Amino acid sequence: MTLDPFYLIVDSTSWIRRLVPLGVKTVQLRIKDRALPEIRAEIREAAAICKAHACQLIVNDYWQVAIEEGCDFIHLGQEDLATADLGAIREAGLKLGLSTHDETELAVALAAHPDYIALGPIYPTILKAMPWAPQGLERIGAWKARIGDIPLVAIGGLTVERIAGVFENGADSTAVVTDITRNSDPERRTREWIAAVRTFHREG
Ligand SMILES: Cc1ncc(COP(=O)(O)OP(=O)(O)O)c(N)n1
Ligand SMILES: Cc1nc(C(=O)O)sc1CCOP(=O)(O)O
Ligand SMILES: [Mg+2]
Repeated sequence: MTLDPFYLIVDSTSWIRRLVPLGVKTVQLRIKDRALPEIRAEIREAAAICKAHACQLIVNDYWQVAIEEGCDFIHLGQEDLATADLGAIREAGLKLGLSTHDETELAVALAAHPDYIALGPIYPTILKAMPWAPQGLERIGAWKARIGDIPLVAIGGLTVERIAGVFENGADSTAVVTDITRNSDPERRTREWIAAVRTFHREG
């Protein structure tokens, strides 16, 4: 499985149970502040659901659990990367996505030979406090020129209405949290995302 141009991020497996059957093909499980046994159980169930629906599961942060549970894709931020065992991750055959927010982080990410690079926040995000100003659309083109064939994921404040500009500036995939999870009708919004992304990636 590969990275889909629509990249959903959720904070629990219950979201995966609800939304993946609608046709989501790439989903990140981004759990924060839960006990490890609970996180393991969530990852295990998420992996089973994703397998049944031919959806690529990407596990955020918990790379050891991802290895132990037989997952095949993780996402790490720069702080995660600093303490992760890249050798063990590669040895286990996991693909790796990395966050970047500035030139220094991009250099660090490129040195790790990731399977995709994420750039954010493109727009202001309400999900978490971030020290970086919004990157804006032009930065997407600059990042794509630097990373070449490595897929570029845009993240931060994305909505259905904003994805045209994001793809037109060179992103390969668009990651989203709150435009879906805080929508009054997350199922309907997920279908709108899938339809909208298809207009830019008709093969998808
Ligand atoms: C696709 C994608 N891009 C960026 C992030 C952020 O990762 P990180 O900086 O490690 O922050 P947390 O998500 O762990 O709070 C991401 N998760 N996914
Ligand atoms: C988790 C995360 N990481 C970001 C980064 O820039 O690295 S922006 C972000 C939040 C994305 O959520 P929403 O789609 O609700 O803005
Ligand atoms: Mg992280």
